Amino acid sequence: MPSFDAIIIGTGQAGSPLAGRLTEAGMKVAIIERNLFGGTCVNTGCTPTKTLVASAKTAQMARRAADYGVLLDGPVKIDMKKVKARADSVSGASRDGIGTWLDGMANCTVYRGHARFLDARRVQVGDDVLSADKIFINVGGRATLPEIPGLASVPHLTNSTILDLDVVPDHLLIIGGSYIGLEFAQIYRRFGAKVTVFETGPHLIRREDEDISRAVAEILTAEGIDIVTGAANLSVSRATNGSGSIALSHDGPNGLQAVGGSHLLVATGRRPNTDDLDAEKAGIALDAHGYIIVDDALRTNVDGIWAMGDCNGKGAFTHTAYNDFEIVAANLLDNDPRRVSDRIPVYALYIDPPLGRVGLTETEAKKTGRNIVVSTRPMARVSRAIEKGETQGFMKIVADADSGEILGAALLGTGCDEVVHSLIDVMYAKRPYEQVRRGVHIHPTVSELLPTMMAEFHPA
Ligand SMILES: Cc1cc2nc3c(=O)[nH]c(=O)nc-3n(C[C@H](O)[C@H](O)[C@H](O)COP(=O)(O)OP(=O)(O)OC[C@H]3O[C@@H](n4cnc5c(N)ncnc54)[C@H](O)[C@@H]3O)c2cc1C
Ligand SMILES: NC(=O)c1ccc[n+]([C@@H]2O[C@H](COP(=O)([O-])OP(=O)(O)OC[C@H]3O[C@@H](n4cnc5c(N)ncnc54)[C@H](O)[C@@H]3O)[C@@H](O)[C@H]2O)c1
Repeated sequence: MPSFDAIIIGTGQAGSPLAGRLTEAGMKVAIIERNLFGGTCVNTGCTPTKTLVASAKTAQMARRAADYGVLLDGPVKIDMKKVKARADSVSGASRDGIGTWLDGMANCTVYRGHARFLDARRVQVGDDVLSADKIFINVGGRATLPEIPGLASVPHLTNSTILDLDVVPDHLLIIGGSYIGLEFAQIYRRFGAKVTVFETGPHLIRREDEDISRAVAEILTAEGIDIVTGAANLSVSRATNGSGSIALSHDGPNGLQAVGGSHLLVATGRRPNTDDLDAEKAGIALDAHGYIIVDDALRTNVDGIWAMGDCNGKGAFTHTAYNDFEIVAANLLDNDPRRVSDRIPVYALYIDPPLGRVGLTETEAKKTGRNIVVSTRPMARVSRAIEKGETQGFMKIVADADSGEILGAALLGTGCDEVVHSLIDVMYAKRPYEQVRRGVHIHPTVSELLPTMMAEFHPA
């Protein structure tokens, strides 16, 4: 039985860098991957989708070229095979880089196959049984399929299989109006598809404030995307006209409604890959949704076993998975007691223009009972946005009037996935907003309006 100092299950955003740190520290490591090196982000998540977002943005700017005095001959056409090849190539380069790194890593043995626990110190992969005193779980998650009548008998796509498309759908129906649904909605609309989004919640991206959700809906609607919120009792079937297309029915404000489409994307959330890990044989506790229960340093209830990334339910982003690696490495190797609770929630929604988010929403901030002030500014009043011809969206910052602490921000506008980092850094530095208000920012940038917004706080 091959014996190691550490076994890592999964080569996602935490597992591979941890293999690097552990082997550098002199440990003998086994890392196990059942599918593609790099996991979700590299193969079916961030990397391919943001590459598609770039193609879609290019198409949109080409359509708007005449607004900028740039004349192109004829209508914009999409070469979907080329679009796909570009996404595959960017994704493939990243995957190959990780594979080459791991395969060449001294003191690291790569096992390809599905890992299952035999007990708290032994893991089976294929015919091999590996043992170690330390086991790190980084198994990620996959798309959930909701209980929608007819779904099993109708062809449908997930965030993974939609990446295989090398044609533009005539009409893409999307179930779920959050990150995955909205990013793909705009991508495919910009490629020329008709797109309809169905969301059960009362508004899109339901974790956000309603004004942000409304502004996102306005941006998407202006591009011709149909959005149905409050869609209840969804069911799907093959259209009866023999076209091979899909009929989606739902209860709307005006009773039962049906919409026909050529393709269906299901984007209703993700679940952890813990159902086929035999975690119970090691005594590892899971919560009711299958997430591995961990403490603030990412230790499971079983001594010597940690869980990092999407599978622990503490984050659902590449940067949170990578931060999990940093926390585990810092505690194990650096005598540095980093904690998950040190982390401020940050993320972006990559529609165009993007939504950059940090900390609390306004609604959440109000619920804390603190003395809240808020400042908003439409992008139409940001010089750089006007110069770029990209004035959709608005920025909102929420702070504590008494302590001066910045509590959160939702910046929806051109470049805002980057702009939000000015605030993230100040929040990590635990400095009051006055610090930003006094800082001189570069003109003309979107960021230069942050000090102005700080000077315009008013009670929420
Ligand atoms: C469409 C989409 C777009 C996204 N866009 C963004 C974005 O823009 N920004 C962002 O921050 N996040 C984004 N995310 C989320 C991000 O991709 C994930 O949060 C991140 O990849 C999670 O990483 P992880 O390390 O937890 O697991 P993963 O990257 O999922 O890796 C887990 C690995 O474990 C392997 N594995 C699972 N079970 C076993 C087993 N039993 N044995 C062996 N191997 C196993 C899997 O094959 C996989 O390779 C996106 C996700 C999706 C789906
Ligand atoms: N930009 C990014 O960072 C990014 C991009 C894509 C995905 N992700 C990650 O992927 C995860 C999953 O994203 P997601 O958008 O699939 O899930 P989500 O959990 O964010 O949203 C799912 C949406 O589907 C809706 N829904 C659920 N069941 C439904 C039904 N039967 N009919 C209609 N609507 C229904 C929910 O109300 C919700 O709005 C996210 O948590 C995120 O961490 C991140």
